[in-house]
Amino acid sequence: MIDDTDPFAEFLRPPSNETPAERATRKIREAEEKRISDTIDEQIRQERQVLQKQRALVKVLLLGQSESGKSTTLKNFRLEYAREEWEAEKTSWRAVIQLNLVRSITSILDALQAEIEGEPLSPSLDLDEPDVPVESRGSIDILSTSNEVDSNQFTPSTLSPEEIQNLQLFRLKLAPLRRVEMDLKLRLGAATEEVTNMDDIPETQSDPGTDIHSLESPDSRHMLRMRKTRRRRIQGEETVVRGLRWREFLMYGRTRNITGKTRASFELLESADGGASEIMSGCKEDMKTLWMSGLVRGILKKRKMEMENNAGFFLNDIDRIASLSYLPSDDDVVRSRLRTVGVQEYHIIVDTTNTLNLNARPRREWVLYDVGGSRTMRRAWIPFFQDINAIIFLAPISCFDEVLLEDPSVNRLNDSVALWKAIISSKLLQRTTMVCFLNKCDILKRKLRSGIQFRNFVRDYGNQPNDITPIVKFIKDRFRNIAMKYSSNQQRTTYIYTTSVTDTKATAVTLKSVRDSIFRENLASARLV
Ligand SMILES: Nc1nc2c(ncn2[C@@H]2O[C@H](COP(=O)(O)OP(=O)(O)OP(=O)(O)O)[C@@H](O)[C@H]2O)c(=O)[nH]1
Ligand SMILES: [Mg+2]
Repeated sequence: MIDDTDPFAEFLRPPSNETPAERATRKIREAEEKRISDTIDEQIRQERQVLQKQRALVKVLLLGQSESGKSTTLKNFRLEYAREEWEAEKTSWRAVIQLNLVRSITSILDALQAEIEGEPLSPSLDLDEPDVPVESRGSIDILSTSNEVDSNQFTPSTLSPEEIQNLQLFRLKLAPLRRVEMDLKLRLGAATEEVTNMDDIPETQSDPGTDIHSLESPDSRHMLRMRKTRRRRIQGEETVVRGLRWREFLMYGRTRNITGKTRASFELLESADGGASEIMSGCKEDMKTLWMSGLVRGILKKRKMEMENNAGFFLNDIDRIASLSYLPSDDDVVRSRLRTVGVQEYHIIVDTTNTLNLNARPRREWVLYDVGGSRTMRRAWIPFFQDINAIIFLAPISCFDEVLLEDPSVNRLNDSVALWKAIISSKLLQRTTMVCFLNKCDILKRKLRSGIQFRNFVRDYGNQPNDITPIVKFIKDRFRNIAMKYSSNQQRTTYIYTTSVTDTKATAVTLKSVRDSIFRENLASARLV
C-alpha cells in the first residue's frame, strides 16, 4: 500500500500502464532488494551484539619478567573461577610435575660432579662476599643495572676418596632419570626449557629489554612487524609444533577424562608417559637418600644452590610424586613450573554477586592474557596494550640477589623496577587500571631468615634493619612513587599488593579485592555507574 501523503510515494508508485510481465519482474526485484536490506540489517544487528559483548568483556593482561608468577596467578584465577576446566586438566600436569622433580635431581647430580671436578662456584653478587674482588663489584642499587662480578672462583675439591665414591654411586644409581628428563622434555616441548642468554641474543641493537616506549613509535612497530615476519619464516614451523604439543597434551586429560583413582585410569597414564613413572618409582628411595644426605646438602650449601627457592621445587614430595599412582593435587599444579611460550588466552566467568552494590550483570566474562616474560618475548605484549582494561604486573621481590637468566648483567629486581616504570608511563596504558603484585614474599622471608643482607644488594636501603616489614615497605614505596611520578593520567588508581601466589588461600582473598577494583573501574569508565 502506498501512502498518498508521503512526498516520496510518487516515485514508488508502479507505472499505471505496467504489464503483468513487468509487474512480475518488479516484484522479483523488490523481493531481492528486501532480502539484501534484511541481510544488511541482520549484519548490523550482529555487529552491534559483538560490540556490546566486547564492551561487556573485561580484558586483563598479566605482565612481568620470566618466573615472576604470571602463570601462577592465572592458575589461581582458574582455580577460583573455572573449577570445572581446572579439574579436567589437572591430571595432565602430572608429567610437568614429574619433570620438575627429575630436573631438581639432575641439577643436584650436576652440582656433585662439578664439586668432584673442582669447577668454579656460581658468581656471587653479594657486596660483602670476601671472595668477590672489590674492583669487580658493580653498582647494583635498585635503580642501576650493572652488576658484573668475577666468575673465575676455582674451588679445589676437598672431598675424601670415600666421599667421592659415595657421590659417584648416586650418579650411577640415578642415571636412568636423565633419560626420563629427556623423554618428558621431548613430549612437553619448548616450554620446558628456560630461556638463557644464548637464546635471547638481541636480533638488532634495538632489542626492547625494558624499553617499551621504543616499541610504540610507528617506525619501530613497522620494524617489529618486519622482524616478526622474518622470524616466522625462519622458525615458523618449529614454533607451531612446539605450541601444539603442549596443548595436545593438556587435551589428553580432558578427552580421556582421567580423574578418578581407578585402575583403568592408571593404565592409561602409564601407557601415556612412556615408562617415566616406572623409572621414577624405581629410583624413589635413591632420590630420597640423595636429598636427605648431609654430604650432598653441604655441597649444595657451599655452591649456594637454594633448592627450596627454585621454581618447581618438589624435593620434599618424592614419596608421593615418584609413586605409580601419583595424581597431582591443586597445590602441586599451582607450584609446578612450565614456561609460557607465546600468548595464552583464557576465558573465565567472574561472579560478582554480593560484591558490589549492583543489581545488573552479576556475572561477567573476563579474558585473561598470559604472556612469556623473558626479554625477547616482551615484543608480543605491545599489541595487547590497545584495548586492555587492566594489567596485573608481577614483580618478584625476593629476586634482589638474582640476575636474569637471559642476561646475567641485569639484576632481577632492577629489571622489574625498569619494566614497571616503562609500563606505567606508556601512553597507550594511561586509562588502564594498574594492579601490582609484589610477589614471592615467602621466598623473601626465607632468604632474610637465612641471613642474606638486603642492603648488600640494594645500596639505597642503607643501614635499615634486615627485616621483612621495612624491606617490603621500602620496595612498595619505590613502586608507588614510580606510579605517581610517571602516570600522566593523575586520575588513575594503582593498586599494590604483597603476595605469595603459591599460597592459594591468601591469593583467593587478594583476587576478590582485585576483581572488585577492576570491575568498579571498568564500570566507571564505561559510565555505567
Ligand atoms: N615460593 C613461591 N613460588 C612462586 C611464587 N610465585 C610463583 N612461584 C613459582 O615460580 C615459578 C615460576 O612461576 P610462573 O608463574 O611460571 O612464572 P611466569 O611469570 O609465568 O614465567 P614465564 O612464563 O617464563 O614468563 C613457578 O614454579 C611458581 O610455582 C610465590 O609467590 N612463591
Ligand atoms: Mg608463564
